[in-house]
Amino acid sequence: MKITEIRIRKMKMMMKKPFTTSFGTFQEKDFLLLEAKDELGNSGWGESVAFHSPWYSEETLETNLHIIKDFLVPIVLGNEISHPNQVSELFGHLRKNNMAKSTVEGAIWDLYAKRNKMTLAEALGGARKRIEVGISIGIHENADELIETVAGFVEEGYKRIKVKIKPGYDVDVMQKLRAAFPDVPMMADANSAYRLKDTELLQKLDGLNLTMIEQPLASDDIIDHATLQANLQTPICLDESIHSLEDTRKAVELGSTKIINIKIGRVGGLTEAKKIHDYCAEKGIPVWCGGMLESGIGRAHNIALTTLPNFTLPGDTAGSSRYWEEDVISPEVVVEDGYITVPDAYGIGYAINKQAMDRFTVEELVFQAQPSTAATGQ
Ligand SMILES: O=C(O)CCC(=O)C1=CC=C[C@@H](O)[C@@H]1C(=O)O
Ligand SMILES: [Mg+2]
Repeated sequence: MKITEIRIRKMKMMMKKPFTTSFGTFQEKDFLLLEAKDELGNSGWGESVAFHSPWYSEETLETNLHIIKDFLVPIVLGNEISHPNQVSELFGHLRKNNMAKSTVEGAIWDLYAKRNKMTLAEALGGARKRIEVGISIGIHENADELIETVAGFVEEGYKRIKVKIKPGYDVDVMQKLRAAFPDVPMMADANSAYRLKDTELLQKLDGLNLTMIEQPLASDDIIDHATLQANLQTPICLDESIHSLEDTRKAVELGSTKIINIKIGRVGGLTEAKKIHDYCAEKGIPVWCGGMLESGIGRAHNIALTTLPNFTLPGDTAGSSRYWEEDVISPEVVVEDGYITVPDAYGIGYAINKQAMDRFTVEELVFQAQPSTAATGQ
């Protein structure tokens, strides 16, 4: 498959409601979408999950745009790629910048699947025809408001409730939430808001039968999480600390984690995500697919990945309507009684809603391969 054209769209979409975590609050989502075309006219789509500012990781929309257009596009544009697994090797000499790499690689995975007349799930080796999904809920003013929000999602049938916590909004809130919903699978995401000195406080969560505490300590830590896990009954799940299969191996061998949140962008793409999935399956470590408030393109990639067998815990891939008045795909992602039916159309399985896509596009950059000399006969 020859990549003949790459189009990068700077997107601006307004979320239905503000989203608050231990880092802060935002409602407008600025992000990149990337379209890769081949010589047969097929189009593959990828999404950059980097936020406008470096609060989740060091990558941002602007750093992604720079790395993609100045380093990654020149590597793939005009070149023959026989399988998407090659892309991470082609990018291997460039350090970090995983979300940028994942944006390009994801589009080429979608392109490959479409060209070979298979779904992205099939291309990845996934067999599930429907996936269980949970919901991630931002920090609320107080426990009562949180309970009201959770009640709505439990009613809709979401299979797991994920709640953000931070110092001052943790034990009391979680105790009240568990009292209101004694049987609902529940977890807390701390987004690195705690330190080892908070061990005693976090131990107070042990009695709440949480499925996990996600990323309690520093976003670049594996060592202290091992010390914390040894003093906590609740399983620790790592998110921000895990950027590769190697990070995963170290965390599992040190006992720093019992569950891994796999985010395609954070680990550099679908090829690495699959390697982490396979390693964790071997080690008996369950994984689930984290979310990054994606548009339908990123959501579609998450759905395909979640069809792999060791994704045994509900992930964060909620329906399009969770965040968006209108999504950039058609049909939109729909959750029915806590399940998403995996699309059976080729590639990511959803068509592009061009009218919405154009409306939310701020700017588009187009890169075309030079006609090969053979083609022009020079
Ligand atoms: O995409 C979703 O619905 C969930 C998003 C979500 O929970 C997160 C996205 C990015 C950073 C955090 O706030 C949190 C996470 O860490 O998983
Ligand atoms: Mg997280």
